[in-house]
Amino acid sequence: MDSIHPTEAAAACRTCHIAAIPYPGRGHMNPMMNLCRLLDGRDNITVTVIVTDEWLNLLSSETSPPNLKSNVQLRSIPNVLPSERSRGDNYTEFMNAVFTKMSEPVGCLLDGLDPPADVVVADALLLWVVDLCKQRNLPVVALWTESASVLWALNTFERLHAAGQLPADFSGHKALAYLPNVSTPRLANFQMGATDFDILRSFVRKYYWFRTTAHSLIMSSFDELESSAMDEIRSEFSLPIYQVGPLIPHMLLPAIPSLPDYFSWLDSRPKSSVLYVSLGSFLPISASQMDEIVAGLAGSGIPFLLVSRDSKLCRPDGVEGSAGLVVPWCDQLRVLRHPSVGGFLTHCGWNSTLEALYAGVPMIAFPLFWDQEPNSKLVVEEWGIGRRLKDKDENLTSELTASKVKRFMDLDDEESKCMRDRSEKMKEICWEALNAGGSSQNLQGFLDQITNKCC
Ligand SMILES: O=c1ccn([C@@H]2O[C@H](COP(=O)(O)OP(=O)(O)O[C@H]3O[C@H](CO)[C@@H](O)[C@H](O)[C@H]3O)[C@@H](O)[C@H]2O)c(=O)[nH]1
Repeated sequence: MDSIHPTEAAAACRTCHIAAIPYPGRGHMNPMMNLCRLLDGRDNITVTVIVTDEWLNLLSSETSPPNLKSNVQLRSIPNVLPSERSRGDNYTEFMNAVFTKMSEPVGCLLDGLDPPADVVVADALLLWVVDLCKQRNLPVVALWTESASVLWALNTFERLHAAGQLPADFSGHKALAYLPNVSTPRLANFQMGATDFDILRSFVRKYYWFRTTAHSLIMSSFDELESSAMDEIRSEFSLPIYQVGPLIPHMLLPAIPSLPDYFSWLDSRPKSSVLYVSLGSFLPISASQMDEIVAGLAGSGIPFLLVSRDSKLCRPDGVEGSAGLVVPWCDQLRVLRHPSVGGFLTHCGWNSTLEALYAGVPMIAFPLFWDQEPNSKLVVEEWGIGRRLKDKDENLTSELTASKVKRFMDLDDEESKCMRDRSEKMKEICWEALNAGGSSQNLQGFLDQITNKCC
């Protein structure tokens, strides 16, 4: 048989067109956009990101805009979903809309792409992408935006379910207390009420389309962070897996012409003195919980920068009687990297967790939902770079918040010092993953596989 010389093979390759379909929620949109930024400017690749009209506006109006060069473009479908700003008010309604209303307009948009897509990269939650791609004979790559530990926990969950061994209520179930070889995340940590649980249980089982149907799996974590969970996943999943993380917007950090005002406020504070507070983009906490947190922050005397959409709190002179400033939204990674930020009170969404790791900032964990509880266990118990705002049996009060925050931000406290040293070490591990030769270079393996399809 005639052999083909590698340069001839390369010459025979044409540009490969990727269609990217993110799940339309902030914690999923951001990693997909960061993946696209990593693909931007590469030879022989174009990317079309398909979002709703609302997301097109949101992405275009941000402090750090999409910042894409010519080979990544954004295209939109009509707003067929409840707004991003209110999706946390009724997330089952929102998810149902995502599962039933997006497929058709996305399909129409895909059909009209010129040149047509060669491959689809879709969020792992978007089950309907399977049929969409099957009908068009397109390979689909899944993007997993939660931790590897959570993926492994869910896999165990699924296996037990298939064997008929999953109890209806496993919260106190001994056999489910620990996952083999993955020390901290436990199945019982997926917190939710009974009704939510039923809906989500059937939904989670559908996560697994990608194990049998996807061409490959991209993950937003990185090898060194969760190596035992990754070993388990690799030994059981037969599709190619590329950990390309931390999939956070570090590439945007140098590129901003003028900074918003809250950076001048941060500039005027001493090193590591400010607590940054953000409980994510998705689920609102109750007004009474927010009141306790804000009163506690004010009572602690610690300067804080709080993200809240509550217009009562967003006053130019800050929170009355406190050293705090409230903003409706901020450039989070840039804030975390600011030298005066010394701590992060967070709900432990996976993106926020990765961003805090990258910035070397220790965390006060206040998980609200789903993977945030297992993520908080990684932060507090596995990596030792955080504390809990409250233990399970404690009530959230302003006094508790004030005392936890004060001790956490005390730079002379011995325990606090150790936590800060460990955060610095985790930061180094994170930065090494991003350096040449680090595990985030797994992206090249993915690109080689994808571009091969176009040769
Ligand atoms: O003022 C702000 C507040 C947030 N962010 C960004 O918004 C993202 C928030 O993502 P994440 O921390 O993961 O929180 P959620 O939006 O709550 O993420 C959802 O999606 C995540 C990934 O699947 C899950 O881990 C979470 O539990 C789920 O709630 C991060 O990139 C933040 O940098 C900002 O840029 N500015």
